[in-house]
Amino acid sequence: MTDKQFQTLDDFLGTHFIYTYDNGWEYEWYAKNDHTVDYRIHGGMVAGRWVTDQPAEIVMLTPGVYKVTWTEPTGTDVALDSLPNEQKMHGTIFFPKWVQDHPEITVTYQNEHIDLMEESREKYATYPKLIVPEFAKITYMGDAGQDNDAVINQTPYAGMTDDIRAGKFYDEHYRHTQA
Ligand SMILES: C=Cc1ccc(O)cc1
Repeated sequence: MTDKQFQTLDDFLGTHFIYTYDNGWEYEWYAKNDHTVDYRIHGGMVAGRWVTDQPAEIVMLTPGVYKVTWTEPTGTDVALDSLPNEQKMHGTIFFPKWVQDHPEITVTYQNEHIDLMEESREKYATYPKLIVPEFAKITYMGDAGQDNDAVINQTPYAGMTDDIRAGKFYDEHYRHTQA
């Protein structure tokens, strides 16, 4: 886990995080560059879902405090506030009703199923939305560098976040040490 102090937007970009929300949901998230995020979901309602190259708004509110927001092809909206110097975050997820009713449709590598997400958001109900506002504790931070496609490039498996935290997953260039 990096022990760097976050001061600038550049300090945040290229950082790879694992965190657990207070409701027990475990997420892995990567600030790929100043307008793009990747993530993998390891626990919670849509565990097993993963996404790369999601466009996002990423800003620094004050030194070391970051806000990230985006809207997804599913119709889900997300707002993340990160305080990495305190290993702390707050996330709010705004799920359309259909994701709550049919989470299994979204549990996949979304990039290969964008059409299905767009069809489903038309076919099923949007309202009432499920709002999930939670604090989270950051359990891992790594300096992956920006635009690194090797950070999040495979389906999550049980124990993956333990392997990452134990230093077994990436080599010194932040590439996989295993196939
Ligand atoms: C729905 C995606 C999502 C990604 C990261 C996170 O912390 C919360 C939601």
